[in-house]
Amino acid sequence: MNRIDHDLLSVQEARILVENAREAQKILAAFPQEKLDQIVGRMAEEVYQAARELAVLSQEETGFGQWQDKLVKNVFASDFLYKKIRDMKVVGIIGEDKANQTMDIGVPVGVIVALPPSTNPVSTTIYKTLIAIKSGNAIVFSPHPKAQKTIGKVLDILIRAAEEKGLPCGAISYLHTLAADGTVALMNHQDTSLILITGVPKMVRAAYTSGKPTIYGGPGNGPAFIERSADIKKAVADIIASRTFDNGIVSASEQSIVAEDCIADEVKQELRRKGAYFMSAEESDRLGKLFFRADGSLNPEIVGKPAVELARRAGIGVPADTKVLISEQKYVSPGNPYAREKLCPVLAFFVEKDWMNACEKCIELLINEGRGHTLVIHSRNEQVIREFALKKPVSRVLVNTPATLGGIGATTNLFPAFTLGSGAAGGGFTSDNVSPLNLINIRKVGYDVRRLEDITGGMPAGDAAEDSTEDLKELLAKLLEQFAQKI
Ligand SMILES: CC(=O)SCCNC(=O)CCNC(=O)[C@H](O)C(C)(C)COP(=O)(O)OP(=O)(O)OC[C@H]1O[C@@H](n2cnc3c(N)ncnc32)[C@H](O)[C@@H]1OP(=O)(O)O
Repeated sequence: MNRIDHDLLSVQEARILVENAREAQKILAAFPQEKLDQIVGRMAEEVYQAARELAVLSQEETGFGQWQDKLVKNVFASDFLYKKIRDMKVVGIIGEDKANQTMDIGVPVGVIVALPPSTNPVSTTIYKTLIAIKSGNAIVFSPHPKAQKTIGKVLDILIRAAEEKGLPCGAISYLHTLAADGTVALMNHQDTSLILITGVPKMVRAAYTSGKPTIYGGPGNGPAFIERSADIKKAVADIIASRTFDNGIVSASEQSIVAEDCIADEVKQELRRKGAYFMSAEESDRLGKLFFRADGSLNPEIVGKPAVELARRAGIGVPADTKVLISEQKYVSPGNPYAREKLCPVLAFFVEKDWMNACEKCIELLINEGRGHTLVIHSRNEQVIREFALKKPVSRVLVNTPATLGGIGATTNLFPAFTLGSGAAGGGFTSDNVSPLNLINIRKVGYDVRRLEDITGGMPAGDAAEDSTEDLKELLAKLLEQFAQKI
């Protein structure tokens, strides 16, 4: 098949998928929460069973990350997520305030178009499907081309499990003839209600151009601030565990460390002890050249690769047990590769005089990239933590925790999510860890509780308006008379 025929077929398939999804969603919209929950529970169980196999397949197909960490993410996106959402009321009457006589009704948005990234193809696909069905929506996926086989396999498992429990056919589906034109056709279709996109920077523009509400999990660039009162050993252990998790491909992960001057040497010593390699300026330059392509986009060749492999590619000799590569930096600028998100186990290291200067450095980093995403502070001073949290342009401030795991809600009580909103600061409309509640509209019901007189303080509003018009007419007539007498 030639390219044009392939693209046309993709567009045709997209139209059929959305039409089928629309019909299926009409049936789904009438399902009570309990029935949706049974379907979600069944899906979670089935993918949980396949979590290991899918983790291995994902690493093999994409070459990103480590299957062992992907297994953790897959368990988190299935078993852990299901347990977290199973008691949530999302559709039907979800809230009632008897005293104020109002009621909230959760209404599914309709048909969701979802794009998972190549970096987290399994966990993001499971997560998006579970939250979409939990909230009574149909969902049509456009798999990432670099993870097409893996995403197809995950979805086949989910679809089979869900349909066994009564999910209408077409409520979960995916584009088999994959092309950009087909993906755009999914987004532009009149029956598509919302686009849920994670990663895939090149498709974000198409999503916004479609004019559909778009929830986007975009780039992070979160610094980790180590304040003088921090438990340095724990802070360093957290940062290393986080930065090496799945070889650094989760967007919430730390991209830099900002340490206060008075503890900087101790932090460096601990980092070295835990397997960090501090590069020389010349080595930093060499590695820095590998991070981005000529158009400024991230080079997929370095994404999700272990530190030793990155060092080898840059011709840097490092001990075999090196876990992260660190570059000491002073300034933040768009041209500095160490001041941007890299999705691999590399960190910039900044030293600042005090916590206020560190605060400024963190803001500079976030304005450079990752505005609205995530940042982490290691401190035992509650006052500093609170002041720090008040001033940062982020949607998540994580405290004394590994950012990768804290941001997605594994080591914190944030909602377990693989789409992390960056809010208005990041050009999106939600700052949430996206949950089923982001995939519904809330119909507000209000009963009659007061009369207009209760607001106007007993003044008869209608008559008063007429009276004042009469008064005005009378006043005007008098003024005109006076004016006529003068001339
Ligand atoms: C919780 C989380 O951590 S999730 C967020 C994870 N973070 C990210 O994914 C970071 C952002 N991602 C990236 O920067 C890139 O995707 C990388 C660096 C990881 C990989 O880069 P690449 O391999 O070049 O893949 P990229 O995602 O840009 O897509 C490659 C091509 O596939 C296309 N493509 C991607 N998804 C689709 C789709 N669903 N349908 C059709 N085409 C698609 C892209 O448009 C691009 O097209 P092009 O080659 O014509 O330019």
